[in-house]
Amino acid sequence: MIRTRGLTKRFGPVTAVRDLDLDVREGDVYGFLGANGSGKTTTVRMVLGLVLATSGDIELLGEPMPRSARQVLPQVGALVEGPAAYAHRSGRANLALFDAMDRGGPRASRARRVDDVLDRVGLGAVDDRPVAAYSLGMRQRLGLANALLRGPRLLILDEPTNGLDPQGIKEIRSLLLELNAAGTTVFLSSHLLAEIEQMCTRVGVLDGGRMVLQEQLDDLRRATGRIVLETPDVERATSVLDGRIEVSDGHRLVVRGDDPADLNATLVAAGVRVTALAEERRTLEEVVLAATSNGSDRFSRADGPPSPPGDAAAGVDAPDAAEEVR
Ligand SMILES: Nc1ncnc2c1ncn2[C@@H]1O[C@H](COP(=O)(O)OP(=O)(O)OP(=O)(O)O)[C@@H](O)[C@H]1O
Repeated sequence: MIRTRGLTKRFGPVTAVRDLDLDVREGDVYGFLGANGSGKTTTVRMVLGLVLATSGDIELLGEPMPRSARQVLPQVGALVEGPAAYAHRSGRANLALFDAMDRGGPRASRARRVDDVLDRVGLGAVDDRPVAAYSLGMRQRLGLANALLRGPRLLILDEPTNGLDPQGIKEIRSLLLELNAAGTTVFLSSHLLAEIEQMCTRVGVLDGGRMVLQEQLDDLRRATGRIVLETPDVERATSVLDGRIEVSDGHRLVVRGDDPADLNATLVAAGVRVTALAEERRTLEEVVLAATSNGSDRFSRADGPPSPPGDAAAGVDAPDAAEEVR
């Protein structure tokens, strides 16, 4: 649905995106993850033909961009930073205008289309106050409603949950998953690891304009071939599992093996009490930190100040870095 090859964008001395090979497949909920300033918005803008690439190729729905923009963009719903709207008009009036401008469908069914997308994004009960009086979260929802007007095959959303409260984030997440289940491919950028981890099937990680990782989320989180076990009988367990223990930390042991049931049976047969036992899996946080820790970009705590732009290396502040990549 989106494919780029060697995509590069330079703004004077700044290389915002370098040699990017993006591969978003039909049916994906693709999470494009990166710190502030890592090049997400620039990539989205190039894909949508809003800014010209310095070099490289872009295919959107199988067609070259920006050459095929007129043909392809009607099948794509997009929400890019700071969705535009006429501030003195209501959300409903804005959507009716956008629908008319984009030839969203027959005029007779316009009001129904607009009401339908307002309902979908949770703005169904909104009154006729002007958009100027909307909260940031309401504007974000309105932008999403606009992206949904044409019933797109592909949704491209730059930080779609920006400005939303936790309940709003949950609602938008369910809406996107619902749309995806009904056949819409979803591409969203975010700097929130948890957001990507909770809803995406595939993830691409951008670090200083480069893609450092692009994989199915399930593959990233596959079992490591080790089992984590907790037991009060550490000595006895150690003698039973002679040579298989890789880490021993108090009552917690990490054991080589990929069959927890078999390990449990062995231990129980030897009279070892087991309080917890599970396959070890890496979290997205661990994978992302490993992929970017030697890179040039910044990770910081969720509640810390944003790091300055530029190529300065910054410390990795695990485990809080799990929450947010700035
Ligand atoms: N129009 C522009 N002129 C000059 N530099 C730009 C321009 N747009 C982006 N940049 C630079 O390109 C780099 C990537 O910016 P971009 O906005 O794409 O990152 P981002 O990952 O979307 O960040 P954020 O999460 O803050 O939106 C940054 O260093 C930014 O300062």
